[in-house]
Amino acid sequence: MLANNVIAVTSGKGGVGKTTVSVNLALSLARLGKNVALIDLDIYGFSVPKFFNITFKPKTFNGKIIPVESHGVKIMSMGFLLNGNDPVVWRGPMLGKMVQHFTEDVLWGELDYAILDMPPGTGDVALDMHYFIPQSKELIVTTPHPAATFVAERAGTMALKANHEILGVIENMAYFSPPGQNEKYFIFGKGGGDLLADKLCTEVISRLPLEPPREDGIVPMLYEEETLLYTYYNELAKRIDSLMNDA
Ligand SMILES: Nc1ncnc2c1ncn2[C@@H]1O[C@H](COP(=O)(O)OP(=O)(O)OP(=O)(O)O)[C@@H](O)[C@H]1O
Repeated sequence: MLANNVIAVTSGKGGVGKTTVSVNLALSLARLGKNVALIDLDIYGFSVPKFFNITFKPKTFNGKIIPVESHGVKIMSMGFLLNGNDPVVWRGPMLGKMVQHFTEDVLWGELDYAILDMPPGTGDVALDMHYFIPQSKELIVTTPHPAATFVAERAGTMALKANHEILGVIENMAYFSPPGQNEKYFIFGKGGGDLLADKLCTEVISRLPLEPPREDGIVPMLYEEETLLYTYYNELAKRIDSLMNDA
């Protein structure tokens, strides 16, 4: 079971960096010494197993699933349930009740945080999440582009209507600074994150610059120690930790 420490990372549009944020935030919280779960609820577009290079299936115990542990994070993903025989317990029609199974039928143990990588938009998984995990808090990810913030506003409004607290907005790909320079280039426009935060009565808690992750790294798409975003994610994890403890 998941307790009071669930953070749903959501967005309106796909491709704005929701999974990248979920994965790197989970790892940064783990670096703070927290017990962290990362739950990939992106049923059609799951990518967390690929991010972590996990190619095997989780084991089961007494009909429950033991999450896969990687880099100090306990992981569960739709990707583990497909293209294979195990675990049998979640096959077929049960996939429709995925959110409930992911929360109730996985041996999570003691957790400080559970990060949910939500699918884009306001579909069934978002509705189920609101129903089964009413205590979850939300982080809204957007780029500064008006098209992204316009759609993200709907995801945020849905959260508010379901009485979920919004922890804040993360403006991803906020700007580009050439290596070694302070100059900022606002490739996707400027001010979208602030506008969205105003509309949702919250604030922008992080502006993450454009910095391509190393796709050829041991764990693709993770920001490693030498990158600028590694520092930004460490700061974000501290901010989230204090926001969650103040709440
Ligand atoms: N700050 C950033 N700078 C550069 N590239 C980034 C940044 N954040 C994410 N990306 C890249 O953008 C692409 C999309 O990111 P990601 O898969 O996390 O988006 P998403 O919102 O989860 O998409 P989807 O909803 O389709 O799953 C990836 O290739 C990722 O490496």
